[in-house]
Amino acid sequence: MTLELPFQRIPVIGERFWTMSLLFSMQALRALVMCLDFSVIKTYQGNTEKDAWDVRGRVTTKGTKQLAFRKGAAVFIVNERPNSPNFGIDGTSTISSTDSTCLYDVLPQYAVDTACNVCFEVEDVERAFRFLGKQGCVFLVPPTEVCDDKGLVTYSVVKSIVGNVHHTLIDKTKYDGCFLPGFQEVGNLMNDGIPTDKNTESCPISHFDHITYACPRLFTPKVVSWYERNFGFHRFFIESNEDVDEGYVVNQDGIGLRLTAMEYLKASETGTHLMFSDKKEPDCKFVIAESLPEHGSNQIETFLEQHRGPGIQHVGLYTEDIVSSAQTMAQAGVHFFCPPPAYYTGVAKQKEIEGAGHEPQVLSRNGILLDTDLRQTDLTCQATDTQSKRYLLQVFTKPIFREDTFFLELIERRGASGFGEGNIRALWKSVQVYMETERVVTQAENP
Ligand SMILES: O=C(O)C(=O)Cc1ccc(O)cc1
Ligand SMILES: [Fe+2]
Repeated sequence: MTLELPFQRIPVIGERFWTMSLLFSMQALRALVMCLDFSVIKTYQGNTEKDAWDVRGRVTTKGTKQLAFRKGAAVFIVNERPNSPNFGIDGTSTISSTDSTCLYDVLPQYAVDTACNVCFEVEDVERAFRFLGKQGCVFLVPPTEVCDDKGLVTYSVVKSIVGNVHHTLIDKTKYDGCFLPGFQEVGNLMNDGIPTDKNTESCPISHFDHITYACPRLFTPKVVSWYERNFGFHRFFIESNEDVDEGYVVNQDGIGLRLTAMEYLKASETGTHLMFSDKKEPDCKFVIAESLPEHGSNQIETFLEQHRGPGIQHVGLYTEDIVSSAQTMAQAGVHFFCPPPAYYTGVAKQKEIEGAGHEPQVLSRNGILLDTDLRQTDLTCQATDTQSKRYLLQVFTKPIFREDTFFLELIERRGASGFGEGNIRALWKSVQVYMETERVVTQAENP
């Protein structure tokens, strides 16, 4: 059976984008801006420099604000959260909670700060709408056109089956302006303490590497099949001997995690598989995380509780230089998870880090994890020592919202396309330690 692929491309680095729409408060907005070291572009050059923007904003007819931040090809759209006091660029906005003119998205009514939209660029919004409609998908916004003197954008919003996550499907090939209609240069956005003129080279994030969902137990197969049937995603194995049905299970040392990964291969239609290519192909990857039973309180269950349902747990941002990016973010006040102290002191890990050309002390100071990916799935080449050494470096921020929900990850891939088991364990343990500490502090504050 051939599956109709209604999408020309999902994320394509450089010229196309894959956006996230986040809904949150001013406090969390500050956290995001600090985290990612956005700079505000003060002059809008129009067509000639249509990519020359980092922060853009618009105000809907009812006064709701939307801000768009870009780092490389990664675009975050921040929607003002209704009924949130003191929110707004200037902190004085009066907010309508029922604003249906929130373009490129719906304005989600959600109880807590949340990242709830992943936008896919599609070839033909109308065709995608018809195809997905026949597949039984529920649309929140039917195909809708918006335009200004720079052209026309068509978009539509479809619900996913993962909690409050929805997908904006967008075609902006007929649009020549900067970002999207209605978005303007944002003036003194960060006029109270957040620097506006940063050297962005110090935080060279180029695109979204993956998005991880936190889901309830046994929900994963439904999610995978939904994305396979509707969006043409394919399973990929985090580990070569991973069980198709079980996924990648980490079930020891108090860790009880099931991970299942899928991707949309930009080149899948032509059969070109770019696995282990050193080119930074921005294939869209989703990871679904669920916890195993009998593991007590853990980060996935905490997410589900505090977020009030499944959703986006974290976003992996690809960086060319993880050390520089992490240092820049730390200087801006971002808090990262620290792996257990023993992580860097083992002789084997030290050798592994040095073998990859890094200094253990530097990685340790910045909480950066390193894993070697030993998979050899490219059957056309023999595994030699150098070919088999593919590295993955990762560092995770603490949750950026008030609740212990959404966080960001920096990832630098040196040929490794999957996720390192050592890193997954270290992340799990550091989050557990953080949650335990938080619980003790909270209990001490509210006995
Ligand atoms: O390693 C990664 O970046 C992942 O995305 C896998 C993952 C997902 C969820 C967890 O709670 C821990 C690890
Ligand atoms: Fe991740």
